[in-house]
Amino acid sequence: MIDLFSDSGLARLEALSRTESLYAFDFDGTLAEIVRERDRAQVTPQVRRALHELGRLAPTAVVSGRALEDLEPRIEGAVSYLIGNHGLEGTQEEAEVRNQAQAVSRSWREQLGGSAGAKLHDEGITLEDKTYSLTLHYRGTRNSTRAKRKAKEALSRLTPAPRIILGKAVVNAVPAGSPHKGAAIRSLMRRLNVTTALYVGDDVTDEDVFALPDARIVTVRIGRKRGSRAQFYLTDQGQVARLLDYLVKLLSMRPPPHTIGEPPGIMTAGRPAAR
Ligand SMILES: O=P(O)(O)OC[C@H]1O[C@H](O[C@H]2O[C@H](CO)[C@@H](O)[C@H](O)[C@H]2O)[C@H](O)[C@@H](O)[C@@H]1O
Repeated sequence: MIDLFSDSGLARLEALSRTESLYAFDFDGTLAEIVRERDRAQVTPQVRRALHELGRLAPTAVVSGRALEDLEPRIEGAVSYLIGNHGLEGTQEEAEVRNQAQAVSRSWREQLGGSAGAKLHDEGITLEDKTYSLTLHYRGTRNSTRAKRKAKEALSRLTPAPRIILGKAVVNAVPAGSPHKGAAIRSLMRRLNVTTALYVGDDVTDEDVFALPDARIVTVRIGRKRGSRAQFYLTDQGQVARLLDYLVKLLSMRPPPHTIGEPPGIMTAGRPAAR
């Protein structure tokens, strides 16, 4: 992985800015700092402002594991495109796919009631019902290793068998075969008719984008991690505000739309200072 604020990283962003590109960001751990109580996750005023500015300059999306109805009020209209439930909501997928996911999720919810639910509760594990998928949270439990194991065991007993995606103090159950974040990004790129994309994320669910065999997408992980398929990294979540500001400056320097895509030699300006 390469530091995004290195010369080669900045050159990549600059090249991106000369194309018709989508700018997409994960929410928790990327736009918003990870917090113990999920309802309290929010973007800072600086991030909201920069995101809004970016959204005026280029197609911009937030792609989250959260349900759309939970995500929307946290973004406050700063971007035009929102994708929720790990790629299941907000795309132009067939309604049938979502209806099936909803039915499967409802059945899982029932299976996690009764004694199974009581056991999870005793472990301090909480259930987030996202209509089309479920998430078990174990942040703040007394013994997180044990709680994680119990959460995984509970989800692996569900029928039909879910796709289990681990995350930051969470274990997610997503209907097997449903569209993931990678599929959602590609679908949005087709819909917007863009040739390239930037995607920034921090967690296991974002690896579905990082691992795409698609050279058009520049992938960035929050935090350098061995084994991640992302090409670039930012050292921590605090760097996201800096990245957004940088992108706004870069895109503001672009020549008028009719010259986008022409050779870089005709561009009027170079690269803004990355501070
Ligand atoms: O794809 P994302 O936008 O990153 O969503 C991933 C999950 O985010 C939320 O959980 C995470 O954030 C919480 C608040 O900071 C934190 O308490 C939790 O431990 C994290 O895993 C959300 O609640 C999940 O539904 C998302 O799947």
